[in-house]
Amino acid sequence: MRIVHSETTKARRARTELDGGQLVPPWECPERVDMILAGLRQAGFTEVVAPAEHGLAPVLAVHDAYYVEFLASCWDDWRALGREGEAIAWIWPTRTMPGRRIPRCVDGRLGHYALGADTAICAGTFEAAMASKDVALSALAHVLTDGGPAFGLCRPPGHHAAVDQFGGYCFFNNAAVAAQRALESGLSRVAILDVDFHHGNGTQQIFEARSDVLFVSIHGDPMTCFPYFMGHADEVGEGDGAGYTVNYPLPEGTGAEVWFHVLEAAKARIAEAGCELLIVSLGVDTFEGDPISAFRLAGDDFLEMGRRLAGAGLPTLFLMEGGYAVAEIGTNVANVLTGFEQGS
Ligand SMILES: NCCCNCCCCCS
Ligand SMILES: [Zn+2]
Repeated sequence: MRIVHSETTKARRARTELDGGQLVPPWECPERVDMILAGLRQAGFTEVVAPAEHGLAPVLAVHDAYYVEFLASCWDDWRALGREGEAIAWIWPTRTMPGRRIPRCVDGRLGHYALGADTAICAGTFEAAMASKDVALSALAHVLTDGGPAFGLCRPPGHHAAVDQFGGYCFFNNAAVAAQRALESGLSRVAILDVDFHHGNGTQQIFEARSDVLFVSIHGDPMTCFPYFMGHADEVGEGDGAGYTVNYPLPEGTGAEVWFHVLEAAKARIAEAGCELLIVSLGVDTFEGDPISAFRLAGDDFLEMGRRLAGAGLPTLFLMEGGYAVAEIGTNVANVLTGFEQGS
């Protein structure tokens, strides 16, 4: 199992997140990276390599150029207004507005590009997001050249980032950037299996009209769970992509037995689609102790998750997404990778 990590993923050190009507320390904190590295080391994954720099082209193959430029300039624009706090959206083009133009003011541009108010932009955000997608692309390169499995310790995560939208702690969609690069390298179809507790709305949006990426997600029912407005079972893809989006929304409180039963259905869908690569959006916020999620997987269930994912029998790239029980995140991630090796 090749492990790819960059210390620059910790460059984003946001101080605030709007949560429950208060500004609190962000759940998606840089300490997650250190805890995952410690857990991996403890489990025997001691060979950790740094990524190569892959530049902006792979990002622009997935994301809108104006959006990327917004992410690069937002913090400086915000600070130029003399603002002391971090850049947080507070107004959006709502359902009752045409919203056809992108405002020039940074507040209007934040509202145009932000999914929600949970993700502040601060110094180091763009730099960390660039490092995170480099981690994903270098881990992918290992899988494509060596066939062996790889884990990209991506941070910030990516699966909530759409073509021109950030949020849910995500800025560049690392899994989408990797899938696009894999297709450009000659593969004909890639599966992205999102096992994070939260629906990968960004990944779905990016590929919903395409049949060369099969997007499959198992997640908390959006009727009661973030991102709330996407991730229903009747979202199946559009046009050429019809049938290549598969959502399995599950009720809060779902435990291992049901979750694994659904995983087998997801694997069957992937098998019948003739995919040549499996990218796993690995969020471990399905953990029973996760502070902002509502499934009930135990630590050992992540071993079983890894074993079952190996059973898909595909070249596999794991990319880090969510997981906010910081004390246990390292063990939970290491368990998935250990289980995968056991099942291979
Ligand atoms: N009350 C917690 C705020 C949740 N904010 C969105 C959750 C994003 C999860 C990313 S995997
Ligand atoms: Zn999540």
